[in-house]
Amino acid sequence: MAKLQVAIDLLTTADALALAEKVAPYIDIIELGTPLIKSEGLAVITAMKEAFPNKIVFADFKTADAGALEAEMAFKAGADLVTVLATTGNATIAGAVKAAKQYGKGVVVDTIGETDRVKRAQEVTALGVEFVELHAGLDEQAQPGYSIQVLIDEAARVGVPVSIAGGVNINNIAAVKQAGVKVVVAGASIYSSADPAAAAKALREALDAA
Ligand SMILES: O=C(CO)[C@H](O)[C@H](O)COP(=O)(O)O
Repeated sequence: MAKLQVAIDLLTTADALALAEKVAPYIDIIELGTPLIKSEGLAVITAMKEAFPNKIVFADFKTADAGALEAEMAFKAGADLVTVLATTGNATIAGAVKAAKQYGKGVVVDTIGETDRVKRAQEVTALGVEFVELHAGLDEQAQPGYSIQVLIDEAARVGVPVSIAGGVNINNIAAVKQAGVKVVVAGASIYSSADPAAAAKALREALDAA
């Protein structure tokens, strides 16, 4: 069964907690977005884990160096998963994985900016990461002609555990799941909705039905 991850790209702890409260019944993983963590610091991770101890808390650090140190910071604050960039060196990813093993937590590699997401996903999986995020970031999504189909096609052939992030919504979530992903990530389609709880519920139902 694929997991549903809400990406919270809001800027305050209060707003993030309020959103999480609305959508918690429908989601498995709560992602604290990079701008949120930069805005609020590690305290937002601790606050979210304390409020939702039974959810998987995902700290989107997008670490590029000092993998062990940054992963340890996230895990000590309460994160269950932390992201490291695929574009960084294997030593950084391996350092984060070492820290994850010490804390009984996990590392997710984010392929944002990576030219060959499939090849790199296969390489980093061998380093012991939890899964790899096939990701088109917000700026890439804003480019003319962007389609999530490119990520769906990659997921279908990658052969290692992946998530997809990059504009998941109610119209494409079934195709995303059918590509065989482990986790489906939805940000704007939930937090920008007039009714985030209804949006999350609809995504959950579509995911479970697909
Ligand atoms: O990590 C991110 C941006 O760097 C986003 O959280 C991720 O892209 C998911 O959000 P959306 O569904 O709005 O694309």
